[in-house]
Amino acid sequence: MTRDFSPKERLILFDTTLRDGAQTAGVDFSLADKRHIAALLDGLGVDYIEGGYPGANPADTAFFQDPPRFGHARFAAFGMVKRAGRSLDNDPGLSMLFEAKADAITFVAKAWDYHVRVALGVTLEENLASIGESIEAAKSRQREVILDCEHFFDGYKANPSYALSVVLTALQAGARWVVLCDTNGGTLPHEVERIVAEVCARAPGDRLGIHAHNDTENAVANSLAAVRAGARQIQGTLNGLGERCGNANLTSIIPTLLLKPDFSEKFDIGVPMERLSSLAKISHTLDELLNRAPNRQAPYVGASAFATKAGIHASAVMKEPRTYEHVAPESVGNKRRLLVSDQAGKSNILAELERIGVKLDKDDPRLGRLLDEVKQKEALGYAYEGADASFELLARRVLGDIRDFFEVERFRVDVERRHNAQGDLVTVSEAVVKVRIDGETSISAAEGEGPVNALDLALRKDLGRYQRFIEDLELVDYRVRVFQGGTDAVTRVLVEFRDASGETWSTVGVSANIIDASFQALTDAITYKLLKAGA
Ligand SMILES: CC(=O)SCCNC(=O)CCNC(=O)[C@H](O)C(C)(C)COP(=O)(O)OP(=O)(O)OC[C@H]1O[C@@H](n2cnc3c(N)ncnc32)[C@H](O)[C@@H]1OP(=O)(O)O
Ligand SMILES: CC(=O)C(=O)O
Repeated sequence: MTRDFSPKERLILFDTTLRDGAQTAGVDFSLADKRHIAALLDGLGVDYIEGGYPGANPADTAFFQDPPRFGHARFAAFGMVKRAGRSLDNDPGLSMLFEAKADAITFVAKAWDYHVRVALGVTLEENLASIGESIEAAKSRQREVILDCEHFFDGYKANPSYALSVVLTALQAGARWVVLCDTNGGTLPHEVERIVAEVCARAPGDRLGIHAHNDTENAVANSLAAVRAGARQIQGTLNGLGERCGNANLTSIIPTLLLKPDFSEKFDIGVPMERLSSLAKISHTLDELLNRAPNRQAPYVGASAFATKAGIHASAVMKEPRTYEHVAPESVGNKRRLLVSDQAGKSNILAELERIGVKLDKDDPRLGRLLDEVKQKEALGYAYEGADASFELLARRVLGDIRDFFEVERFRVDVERRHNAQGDLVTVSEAVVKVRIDGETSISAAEGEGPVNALDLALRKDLGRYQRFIEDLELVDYRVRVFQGGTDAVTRVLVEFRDASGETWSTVGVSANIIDASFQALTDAITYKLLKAGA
């Protein structure tokens, strides 16, 4: 076998999370968010960070008045080229860009003749003149220039010579990079590869970039196709944020470039291998800042990216993880999970038991009993893959490894709508719980925001000698799912608790009655805490 020892080429990563990502429906970055995310990106090692659009809104303008200091990245400001029919000095948008404290200016310009006529209403020549003049003006102000050719691929398909003339005009005017944008996101990988190769025959690939939108879910594939064809800059965003269906997801592209030999043997990128393990954390931090639930199925960084549910898969993963993992989860800061569910086999159960410190042989008859119990409960609606603590309690009960700390003899929950002392109409929930501990009974009552809250408060009010172990319990999540529909609907309740140590655990309850399902989940959560505390 021959090995290629030629030096690697440098591939440039341009992040537009703070600009195109800000065009995501439901996303609204504050100035503090922008500073936080920019610091994460710089720490990761991307080459350019596009901070926003100065003049578009106060946060973006302020960001460029007091720019962040980066260790590695260059800071780019985005805006339109000069409007046709105006002088350079009489274009407020351009003035804002020139005033912005940025290393680079990313101009956006139309590369599709149809757009020039319809959206701008100017001639093709006027558009080229605006592009050339704007770039020269920015260069004369010592700015590096990037030209984003909006609609390049649609434009190239409709009128290749005009689309190319936009690219060549920009290069001649001194743009460092000309970025071919699939603005409407409808171009497919084989088209991108062909068109970029054709452009590379007329312009140097190390001055060409790709900016792909994800409307056919091909933005990552299109970016890689463009690199294969010769482009040497990739634009993208963290978690694939961006207009409509988003942009090329750098959270997927970066590990692909570092871990897949077809790319890693040919290219160097600014992200060092040792920082790759911070990727999952960065992705989740962004979600946290935006108050968005992380995408569990996100490649590389999602909670399910290395989660194995099927028994056949789990059995092989336990023998050798590579059997079902295309890369090691730790390389991107993620972790392997073998889930317990109705798709599980003994291997899944063994792995989960090992996680909680219980060692069993695969031929131990209790293992088969536990698997049967899991499958029967799941058939009733229980879901253990999201309820680690309930699984542990079930397992320990089947293994005869746990005692009942308390017994709830009965509970009652009332919901009453009535006028309060001020005459306002209010809905009041009250719960009463009778608990037996070591032969002694106690009765507790509590009012709550709703019936489940009242039940939770009453249940945790007086657990006798166990009370001190549950003082630091905090309910952090409560989720209800109703399934089967109709009058025989079954309710599944999942609750998540946390204690002062920061540990969280989840439990599940299932019943036709939502209060009963909640009660099961709550009692499991308290029992788990007592078990954990060694009560
Ligand atoms: C493909 C992309 O993602 S491009 C990025 C788009 N991002 C944004 O638009 C976010 C920030 N935008 C904004 O805050 C505002 O749109 C502003 C401040 C830029 C402009 O606001 P307004 O002056 O009110 O204009 P409006 O948004 O209604 O329309 C855009 C104008 O820019 C013109 N324009 C669009 N692209 C270009 C271009 N490349 N070169 C010159 N002019 C352009 C349009 O023709 C239109 O002008 P018109 O109404 O006279 O025809
Ligand atoms: C520039 C840009 O965001 C686009 O063309 O999609």
